[in-house]
Amino acid sequence: MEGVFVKGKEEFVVSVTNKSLSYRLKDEIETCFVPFEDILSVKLDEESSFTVYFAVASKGRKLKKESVTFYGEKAEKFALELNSRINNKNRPKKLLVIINPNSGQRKAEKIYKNKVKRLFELSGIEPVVKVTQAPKEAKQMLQEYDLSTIDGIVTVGGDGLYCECMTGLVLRVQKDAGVKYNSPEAKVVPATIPIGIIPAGSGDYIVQYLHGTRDVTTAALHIILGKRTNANVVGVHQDGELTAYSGLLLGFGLFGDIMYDCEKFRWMGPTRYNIIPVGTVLRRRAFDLDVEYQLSDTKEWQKVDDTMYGVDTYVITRTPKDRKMVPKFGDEAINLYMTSKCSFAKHVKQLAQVQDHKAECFDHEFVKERRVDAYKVRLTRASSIISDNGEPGLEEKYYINCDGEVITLTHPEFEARFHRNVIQLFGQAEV
Ligand SMILES: Nc1ncnc2c1ncn2[C@@H]1O[C@H](COP(=O)(O)OP(=O)(O)OP(=O)(O)O)[C@@H](O)[C@H]1O
Repeated sequence: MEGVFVKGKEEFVVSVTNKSLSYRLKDEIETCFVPFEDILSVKLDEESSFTVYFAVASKGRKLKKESVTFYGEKAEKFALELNSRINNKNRPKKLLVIINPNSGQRKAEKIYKNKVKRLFELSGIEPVVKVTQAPKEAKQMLQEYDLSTIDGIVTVGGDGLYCECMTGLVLRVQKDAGVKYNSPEAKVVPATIPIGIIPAGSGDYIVQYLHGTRDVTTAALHIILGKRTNANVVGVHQDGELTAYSGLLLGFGLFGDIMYDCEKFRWMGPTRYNIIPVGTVLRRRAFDLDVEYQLSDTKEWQKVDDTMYGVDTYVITRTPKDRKMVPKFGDEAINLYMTSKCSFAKHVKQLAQVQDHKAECFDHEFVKERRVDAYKVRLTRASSIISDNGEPGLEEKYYINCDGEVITLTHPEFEARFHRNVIQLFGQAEV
């Protein structure tokens, strides 16, 4: 399909080909291409003209919105044709947008209204917006929500809100499928409804891992364009019950203590993450542990019995590339890191390398690295108690950092199970 249109004051030859819209000045050969997969929408304007809105690559891995308007008799025909071509089945039409007004700098509602809403409207997306009033409300909502009415869930907040919604969705899918999800052996059924993240939190790590930027417009455009990346989850179980699902980081010991201490200083805002961990590291605790893990290649269970500062897993795996640790979505297993007793100086050096994503951050004689499908951690010296309200607990407190949330152990043993490609995220991670 080809036609001559006016853009600005010049005549252009405009073509709709197999995969793109292309246009060139009438007497020239240099051609601009707009692939259908990048087109957000095509609007027919009043005076025989049509405007194509599309996403283009900008600085770094950012995306931005651009538009081009053509005037000509065949405007309606072209607009109709282009609209039929961009009707991609992966693109969401109806989205449940969940906003945490207390995320990060408390600007989530503003960010959605000022930067996302119009882009969604322009692209013909019908959002149903829910602003949460309290923690766990989103998770609860997803247990009852009619999921058949939406093509995706969008979280406007930080990693914590994403993980709460991810947990809610995974749980709901298991309930609907009749999976006995409390059992660590349960085969978790993947969710088919994708999740998109609009960054408005304090860390926003998942978004940055996914899109390479924390830019809100980029995140919104990825959601609209509908491409997907598979992501893994890890289930945490205690005493035959599911405690949580994790989608980012699971850190028992030091990372748990750091998060526990940081939570006490929530009023400080995101700065707390720069200050509080210093004190926690100075008071680092060592734990007597039995760690059993199932190797992902042989499926054989092995055991380590040692005094450790931490047992950690990055659910979004990190792999070395160009001397840095880079995130890898949908990896085939998880890496388990067990940090044994070591000098304070060596430990601090290693933690700084982890913080700076240095490729060598786990290459230390006191860090054991294993590629696993599952692991069990048992505190050999912890004593169980029954609290005043009859709930099980431990005399001393032990914490897991589960995606930035604190889990207080209620039993002296927990088990983590890897579940591959259970979640789809809107966006396209670098491979
Ligand atoms: N209305 C609310 N008020 C208070 N807390 C909420 C509310 N809605 C959700 N939450 C909880 O707040 C926690 C943190 O939220 P979120 O991740 O959005 O922000 P953040 O902690 O500032 O960002 P990040 O996780 O990136 O550091 C989540 O666990 C979420 O469950």
